[in-house]
Order: sequence, then structure tokens, then C-alpha cells
Amino acid sequence: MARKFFVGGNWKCNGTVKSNEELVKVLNAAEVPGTDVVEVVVAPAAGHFPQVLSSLRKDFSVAAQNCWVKKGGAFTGELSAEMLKDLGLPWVVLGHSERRHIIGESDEFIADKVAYALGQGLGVIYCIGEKLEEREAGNTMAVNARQMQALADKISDWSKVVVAYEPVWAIGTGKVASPAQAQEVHDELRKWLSANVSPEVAEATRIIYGGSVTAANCGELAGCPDIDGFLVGGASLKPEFVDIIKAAEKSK
Ligand SMILES: O=C(CO)COP(=O)(O)O
Repeated sequence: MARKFFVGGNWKCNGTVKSNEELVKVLNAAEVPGTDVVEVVVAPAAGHFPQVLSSLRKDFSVAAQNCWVKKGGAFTGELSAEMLKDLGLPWVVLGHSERRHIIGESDEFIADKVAYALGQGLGVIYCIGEKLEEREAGNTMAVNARQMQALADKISDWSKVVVAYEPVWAIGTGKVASPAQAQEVHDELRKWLSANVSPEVAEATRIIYGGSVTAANCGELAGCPDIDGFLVGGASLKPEFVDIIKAAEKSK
């Protein structure tokens, strides 16, 4: 089964009403492959949801960057999965390394969030990835497998999960994983899914790459057989995001 290329733009804690307006204008005018070829999702900061939801072209969708672990209520500062659904956001990013390592979210807490969000009908972009010292110690796959196992312990339906492999050492550093490095981990992740969930889920699940993706390096990465798209940070705030979407045409 062919996996549809998936390109996410994670705007993180960036943007103003004015800069969003300019960025959306660029995206709306872009000539990109159709929705049969590529699925495009952008994740603005929560305060900008209404602006982006109302102004962005309808063939792109909007994601949240986080949500709460259970039903809403007395949880100051949080956004519930129900609220995202109610607002019309079909996707949420969970497990981003900035939340794992800066905010201190644990594997188990993130897996609980994913399970709850899926239960509310949201799609989840589930981020995983090793730190530099873990890679240098030879623990790349052990760390990624641990993060995958935490999720596999909590969910059985993977149909609305996109796995984003984002090596922490490549995020915002300009140090992109080489196509060979990324393909190696993506291949191992697919094998992990096959052995620990099922061959069908391994075949169907999109595994996207994130970490210093740019217009200059996306083409070669997109050509790798197990790279099914990208989660883009810095470059998603610029017109070059359009070129990254177009890399879907180079996907094998
Ligand atoms: O964290 C990322 C996307 O979620 C990647 O960020 P950069 O593309 O800025 O490295």
C-alpha cells in the first residue's frame, strides 16, 4: 500500500498576526501537488488557531502543537483534545523533543496523551528521537524503540498515527541527518513496527523525518524509500516551505 507523503510545518512558539498573514498568503498562492500526492499540515501557536483556520487554504490542515492528557476541566493553561476537535483541528503534535526535554514530559505521559487524543478522533504526529550523547553511545535504536514501545503499550489502532523521527541533535542546529543516517533509522523503525505491532501497520504507517530540513536538502531525503515526509521547524516559517512540500514528487 502506498503511503501518502506528509509534510508538517511546526511553527513552534513563533509568529505574529502580521507574519502569519504573510506566510498564509504565500502558502495559499503556492502551486503544489494535489492532496492525492501530499498531505500538508501546519501547526501554529494555539493563540493563532482562529486566524490560521479561517484564512488557510482548505486543502491544507491545521494541527495543534500539544494537548492535555485527559478530558478538560480544572487544568489551568491546558487545551483539551475535545477543544481541538471542536475548533476543527484534525491533528495534534505530541512527544516533541522540546516538550520531552525542556518541559520534562515522560514517555508514559506522552503515550497517555496520544491514546486520549486518538480516542477523541484526532490524528497524532508522534515525535521520537535520540539525543546526541545517546547516538554517540550507540543507543540510537534503543532510545527510539523505547519511545515506540511506550506508545505500543497504550494504543492498538495506529491508523491515525504519523511517526516523526526527529533526532534531537538535528533540531534547529543546521545539522541535518544525512539521507543514509535517516533512512537507516526509518528502516529500523519500520522493522520495529513489523515485529512489535504488525507487518500491516509497518507497511501503512508514515514515518516522517524532522531536523534542519530545508529546500536544499529535502529532495535527497524524500528519495529515501522509508522517508514518507517531513516535520519542518524553522523552514516552515519561510516561503521555502513550499519547495519542501514539492519534494513529495521525489518520493519513492
Ligand atoms: O523540531 C522540528 C520540527 O518539529 C525541526 O525543527 P528545525 O526544522 O527548525 O530543525
